[in-house]
Amino acid sequence: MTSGKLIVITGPSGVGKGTLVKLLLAHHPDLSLSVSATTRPPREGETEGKDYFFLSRDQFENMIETGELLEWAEYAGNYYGTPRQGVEEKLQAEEWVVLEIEVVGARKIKQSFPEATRVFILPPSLAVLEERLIKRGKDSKAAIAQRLEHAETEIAAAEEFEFCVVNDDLDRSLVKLEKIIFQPSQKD
Ligand SMILES: Nc1ncnc2c1ncn2[C@@H]1O[C@H](COP(=O)(O)OP(=O)(O)OP(=O)(O)O)[C@@H](O)[C@H]1O
Ligand SMILES: Nc1nc2c(ncn2[C@@H]2O[C@H](COP(=O)(O)O)[C@@H](O)[C@H]2O)c(=O)[nH]1
Repeated sequence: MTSGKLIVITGPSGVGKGTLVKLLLAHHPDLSLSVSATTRPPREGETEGKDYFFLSRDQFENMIETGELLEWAEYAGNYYGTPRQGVEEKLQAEEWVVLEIEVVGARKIKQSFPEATRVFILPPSLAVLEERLIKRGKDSKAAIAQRLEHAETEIAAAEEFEFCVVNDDLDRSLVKLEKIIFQPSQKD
């Protein structure tokens, strides 16, 4: 890797962003994942500093005010944001940094990093998206309904992004993502 690069993976909740990013990092350990901050309470099994930095609303709002976030958004009643320092340090050290974030934040990144590679992950259908959220078993019925409602607006914005991948078959989606990141000039 010769220079720092910012890679943004976005798309609706439950589409498989986290699953794809995990696989991507396992195949390419040189890539570095930014750990986000959130005011959402930890889910069972989530670890502070690994999955998220879990903050109070006051702590998060303080980070907004002091400019410590590269981007942030309010999603389903909670704040989510990318701590600026870690990402900037990694880019300066010529690392390739992956952000896994929702659509409003991904849109904001374009303003500060116009050269970022932004990939929108699409579900094969809304019915499949719902099935994935239910099967994941991490969110209440009400939270799933809220995320699905949000998904319709998010999916309508997919065309704003430089690249789109429909996450149907996981292995095929990973190959497409790898092509976008490592061979962006080659068309398939
Ligand atoms: N291609 C796929 N085919 C079938 N199931 C998938 C596929 N990709 C992901 N999944 C499953 O869908 C569920 C949601 O995936 P994941 O948690 O990665 O979504 P996400 O987009 O990261 O969600 P969030 O934005 O809420 O973090 C998981 O149970 C995962 O195993
Ligand atoms: N704008 C940002 N969105 C983020 C960030 N970190 C995660 N997310 C996205 O939030 C939703 C909900 O996440 P969940 O963990 O509660 O399921 C999802 O789309 C994430 O990708 C961030 O730093 N900024």
